[in-house]
Amino acid sequence: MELSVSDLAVSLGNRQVLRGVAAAFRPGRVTAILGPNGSGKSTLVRTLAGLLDADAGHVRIDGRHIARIEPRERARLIGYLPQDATVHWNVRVRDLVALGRLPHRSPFAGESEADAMAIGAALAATDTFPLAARATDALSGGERARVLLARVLAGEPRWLLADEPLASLDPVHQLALLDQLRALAASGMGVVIVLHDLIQAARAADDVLLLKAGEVVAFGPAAEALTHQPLREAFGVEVMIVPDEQGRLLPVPIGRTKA
Ligand SMILES: Nc1ncnc2c1ncn2[C@@H]1O[C@H](COP(=O)(O)OP(=O)(O)OP(=O)(O)O)[C@@H](O)[C@H]1O
Repeated sequence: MELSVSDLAVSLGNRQVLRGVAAAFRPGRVTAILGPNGSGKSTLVRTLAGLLDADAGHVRIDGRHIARIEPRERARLIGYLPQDATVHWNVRVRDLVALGRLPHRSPFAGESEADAMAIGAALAATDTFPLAARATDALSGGERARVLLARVLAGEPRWLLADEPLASLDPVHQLALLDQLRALAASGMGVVIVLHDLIQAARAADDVLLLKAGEVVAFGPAAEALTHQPLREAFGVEVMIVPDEQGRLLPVPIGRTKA
C-alpha cells in the first residue's frame, strides 16, 4: 500500500509553497522529511494526510486519489500527528486516547474488546500507561505529546504521518519514540516523520526526503541522501560523516558552507 505524490504543487494564501514534488513512500519503512525552516515540510505532510488541496498533482494511496476516499476510511488509513498539537477538552488521558478509535466504531457503539486492546497497546507504546487516569490539562508538554501520539496509534492506521514528533521530548523519550517508530514500520506500517536533527534522521530513517524552498533536493535511502552534497544543497551546511557503533553513517554538522 504505497503512498505517493506526483508533480505536486501546493499554495498557501497566494504563495506557492510546494512545486514539482514527486515521491513514493513505502510501507514498512521510516521516511524522514528534512529541510530548512519554511521549506514546506509541514505543508507536504498535511497534503499527504489529505488536509490540503493541491493546485496540481495528486496524492495517491495504493493508486487511489486521496481526495476521493471518504473521511472515515481515510482516517483508518492515515494517522496524522500535527506539529504543536493541542487538546481542546480537559478529558482523562485514556478517554482522549480512546478517541483515536472513532474511525473504527459504529455510531453510539460502546468500546469493543478490539478497541480496548488497541488503546492499551497505544498507551504501552508511548509509555503513557501511568498517565491513563490523569487529566490532560495537568500534563507536561512532553507527556501531552506522547498522549497525542497514543491517540493516533490507537487508530491503528496503515500510515503514520507525524510532524516533528520529537520536538518536546526529553532524550530518553526521543530515543524510545524513534525505536517505537522503527518497530511500527517493522510491523508493516508506513511511517513518515518530519525531523530537524540530521543524526536522529540517520539513526531512525530508512529513507530521507530533503526539501528546499518547496522542491525536492534528494529522495532515497538515508545513507545516500544524508551525505555531503545533498546536505550542502538543502541546508548550506558542511558535515563530518561519522560511523556509529552499528556502522550507520551519521552526518554531524560542522559549519556553514562558504559562499
Ligand atoms: N497560511 C499561510 N499562508 C501563506 N503562507 C504560509 C501559510 N502557512 C505557511 N506559510 C508559508 O509556507 C512556507 C512553508 O511552511 P511550512 O510550515 O510547510 O514549512 P516547514 O518546512 O514545515 O517549516 P518549519 O521547519 O519552520 O516548521 C513558509 O514559507 C511559510 O511561511
